[in-house]
Amino acid sequence: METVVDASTSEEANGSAVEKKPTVVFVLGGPGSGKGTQCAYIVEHFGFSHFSAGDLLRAEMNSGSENGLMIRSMINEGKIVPSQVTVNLLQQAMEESGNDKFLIDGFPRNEENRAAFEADTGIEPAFVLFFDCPKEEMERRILNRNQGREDDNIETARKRFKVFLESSLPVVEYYESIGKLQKIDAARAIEEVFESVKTVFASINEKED
Ligand SMILES: Nc1ncnc2c1ncn2[C@@H]1O[C@H](COP(=O)(O)OP(=O)(O)O)[C@@H](O)[C@H]1O
Ligand SMILES: Nc1ccn([C@H]2C[C@H](O)[C@@H](COP(=O)(O)OP(=O)(O)O)O2)c(=O)n1
Ligand SMILES: [Mg+2]
Repeated sequence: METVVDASTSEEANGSAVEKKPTVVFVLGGPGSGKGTQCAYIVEHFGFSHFSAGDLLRAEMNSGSENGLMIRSMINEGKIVPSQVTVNLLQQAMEESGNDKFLIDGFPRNEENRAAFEADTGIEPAFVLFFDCPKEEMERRILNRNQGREDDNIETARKRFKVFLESSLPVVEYYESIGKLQKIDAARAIEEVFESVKTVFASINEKED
């Protein structure tokens, strides 16, 4: 009789160890939709490590690395940095964390980001959270953010909204088309949004049990 081997078990039939792939959740939404805010709550409640692609790029930009000037000029123009730079930073952060559950925030922001991550890591997301928020509300939040970000000005924000519509929404639509999208109404109070987020993560945990 044939035995069914679960791909997630730690040994293959010949006894060699098989590494279990990490669990990745992509967190998408327009600039200012509340991705970073909600990720901090998810980390507290569900034991994920949180990596914001934008935060990693800003750290790289300030580190004096050879890519620094290029990253700064792209971010200040609201453009998306070439995928290889961002995917390398994400991979390094994941490897150094020692965790196997990751929230990847603000990534993939375009089709090139999505394909590069999949090609380099072989990982597909378990699901994708999408924070849906009207542009006017995102604009208000960005202009009140007060984190000293050079790109949080009205001119760059408008460029970022345009890039979001043209390049990032198609990725959101792709994940919707393959049934992996968890869309959340982000135009509510932080606690209310998190109630919806909790429901999504709780139902995923149930499926795994
Ligand atoms: N639901 C919310 N209602 C009002 N303000 C919010 C909400 N979520 C986040 N904010 C605020 O809006 C700004 C942008 O949130 P942030 O989490 O940085 O968004 P993102 O990472 O998507 O750009 C921050 O100043 C944050 O405190
Ligand atoms: N995958 C990514 C993520 C961010 N970036 C760059 C371009 C974005 O406008 C900036 C800021 O991204 P970040 O996610 O920090 O911004 P928000 O939190 O959505 O306001 O970083 C990128 O080039 N590629
Ligand atoms: Mg953010």
